[in-house]
Amino acid sequence: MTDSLKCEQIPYCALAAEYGTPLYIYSQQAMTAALNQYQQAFASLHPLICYAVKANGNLSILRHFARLGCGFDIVSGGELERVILAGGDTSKTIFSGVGKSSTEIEFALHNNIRCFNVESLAELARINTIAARLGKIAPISLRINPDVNAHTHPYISTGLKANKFGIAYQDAIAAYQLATTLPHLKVTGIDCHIGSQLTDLSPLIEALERMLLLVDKLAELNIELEHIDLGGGVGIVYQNEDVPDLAAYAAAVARLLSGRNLQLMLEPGRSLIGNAGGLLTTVEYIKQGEEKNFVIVDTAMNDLMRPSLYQAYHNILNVSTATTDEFVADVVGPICETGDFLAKDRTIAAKEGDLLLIQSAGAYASSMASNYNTRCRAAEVLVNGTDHYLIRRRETLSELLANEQSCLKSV
Ligand SMILES: Cc1ncc(COP(=O)(O)O)c(C=O)c1O
Ligand SMILES: N[C@@H](CCCC[NH3+])C(=O)O
Repeated sequence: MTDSLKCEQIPYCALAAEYGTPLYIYSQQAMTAALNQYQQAFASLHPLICYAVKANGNLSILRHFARLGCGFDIVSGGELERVILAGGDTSKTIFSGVGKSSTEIEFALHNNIRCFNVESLAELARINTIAARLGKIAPISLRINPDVNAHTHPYISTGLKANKFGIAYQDAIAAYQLATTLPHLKVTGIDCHIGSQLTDLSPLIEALERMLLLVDKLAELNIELEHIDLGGGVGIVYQNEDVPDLAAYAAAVARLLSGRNLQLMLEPGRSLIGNAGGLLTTVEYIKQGEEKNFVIVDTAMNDLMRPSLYQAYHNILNVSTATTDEFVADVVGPICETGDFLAKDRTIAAKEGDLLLIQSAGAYASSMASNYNTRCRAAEVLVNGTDHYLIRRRETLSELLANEQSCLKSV
């Protein structure tokens, strides 16, 4: 649902008055409910749900998911640091990504993560060497590229052979055979991730079937795996998408895994937090251009990049009480790029000073934000019933500039 935030009675005006805008607002209850849906749908399989930190790595959000029993899917040493600071369990943390640096691998080994999702033979060799130096055995899973079309935006499709991710399907068996010869590795699993914002179940099932063919071939070679990781979660509703039913997904997975001794792992991000968050913004100006109307707001592509980057649709609600007649406009930010838009040709009622809520901005919004145009990062608030908590202060200009200012002397 795009309107998960409505499950809380959110005092938008009061929050805007207290913290200013732009402001990310998250519903704790909506996050819990989204996780419950996974836990209930997959209950019979007792999965390890590893929240994908990249979707939204705010420490308080990570702490909430950690308290609910989640593990974490990380893609950098920075994300591992977040998990640790939030009190997450590193033994439930898996490390994905094609470009893990030696420093990151060492950091992860020191912190005894659950496993590395290894994406190349070169990475296998590097992890083995570092583990040897540290006197450790690194648990590893191989991320296999199943060459399945996830039917999503090309920038977030990851399971095609043209994509940089994973070990090529036809090289998988040889890669496992090699891994078992490396003395500082312990092969524990197999994983794949075919893309994000998936609105169709069939590619997910096809990818699982292809993974299981490999599991069977490996068993014939006496390479027994402990777990299978199916990657990210299902897509969410931004507009009117027909998103997969989790119960149907779980039933198909249960059928395919039945009789096998494989622990299931899942790495959902968007579906746990996307609809639980919104971005509150104030209308600065209404402008009538020669061809178009513009609603100019105080948020921009630096706070929510998805419309500019993927032409993504986000619903926009006017949450101010007195509004005007509707008109058609582009909702744009102050950034000096024509690509800086939050919505195109949207029918909207808005006037200067109104508060607009850009919905479904819990995932890949704050976590992809930048300081472009020297804009300070927005504050974030977590709402729980009648309580709310500031979980990130609005960045100040002096914080934004401090690093470079401290280097000025050296020029
Ligand atoms: C390896 C990996 N795992 C998990 C995710 C999370 O995906 P989603 O947010 O669609 O659940 C991603 C993002 O696409 C990813 O690249
Ligand atoms: N940033 C993307 C999702 C990336 C998924 C990461 N593999 C989005 O907003 O839709």
